[in-house]
Amino acid sequence: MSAKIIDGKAIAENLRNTIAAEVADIAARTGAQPGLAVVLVGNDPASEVYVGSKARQTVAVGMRSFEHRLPADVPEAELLALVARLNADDAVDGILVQLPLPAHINTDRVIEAIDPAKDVDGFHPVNAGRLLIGLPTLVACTPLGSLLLLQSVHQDFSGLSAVVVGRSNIVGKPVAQLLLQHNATVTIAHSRTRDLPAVVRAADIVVAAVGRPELVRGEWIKSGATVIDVGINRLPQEPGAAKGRLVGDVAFDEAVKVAGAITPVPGGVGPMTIACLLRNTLQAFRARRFGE
Ligand SMILES: Nc1nc(=O)c2c([nH]1)NC[C@@H]1CN(c3ccc(C(=O)N[C@@H](CCC(=O)O)C(=O)O)cc3)C=[N+]21
Repeated sequence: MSAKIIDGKAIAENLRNTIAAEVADIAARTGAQPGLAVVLVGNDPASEVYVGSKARQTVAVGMRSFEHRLPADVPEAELLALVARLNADDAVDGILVQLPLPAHINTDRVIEAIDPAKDVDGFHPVNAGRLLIGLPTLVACTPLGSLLLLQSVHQDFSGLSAVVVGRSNIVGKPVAQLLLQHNATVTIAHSRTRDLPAVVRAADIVVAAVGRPELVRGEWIKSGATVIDVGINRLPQEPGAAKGRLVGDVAFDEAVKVAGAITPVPGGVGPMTIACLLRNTLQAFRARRFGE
């Protein structure tokens, strides 16, 4: 048996179409338009690509896109001043500061400077805390996208055990909170976990978010389990190839033979991350402008 492939690209497109219809409806009724500001510091080529597709998709759903590019050596105070201006700008509903930031900038300080009501990344401590407590909030995009993909397979997670491999603030921890909120029995595994294969083998739901290419092997997967692969790792270039191959944190060719359902890389969680960014921008816009 081969697993069902969870088509993140198609599910993301559906979500974007729903968002576009709602944005058009609001524009027709009120004349208002959501706006998303993306801040990119430096010119890392991968970041340039992500920021470019974010801007394109923002405009495609009918929102305004504001791009701010700052040099890699910009003083932290200047970045904080830009964030303050975006906080005060009524046309801006969402603010995303692309990570990672250069080493001379204190990332926590920048995230904490963003108005939590505009924090469409869901990284601000207020929003992370609200998620923990179960209050309505802006939820980080990759965890939210992972949840929506899981919900395309499982109505409810009651009685299911979930293992999250990875404990980052941007994916592992928030995705574990979302799973818990939806009644899964959740284990968070990480680099210090003893016998990781055995821990993963016990899980009905596996979320791999460690950033280690193909760490999770097919043999680790329980037969019929649902596997969400958050990793996007570029392998070293093969001779003659233009680019290295993109692989996830799961050995897909092995896992697809054992799992019940699995996300591919690319075309899985990645497209959902951007769609959820637009969803969060619409949510922030509604809350700010209509108190919804
Ligand atoms: N403040 C902040 N928020 C982020 O959400 C954020 C960030 N910083 N820094 C960088 C990471 C990375 N990220 C991705 C978004 C979409 C794809 C995506 O759409 N990937 C496609 C294409 C992959 C490719 O071909 O390169 C796929 O997986 O199918 C990937 C990665 C958001 N990030």
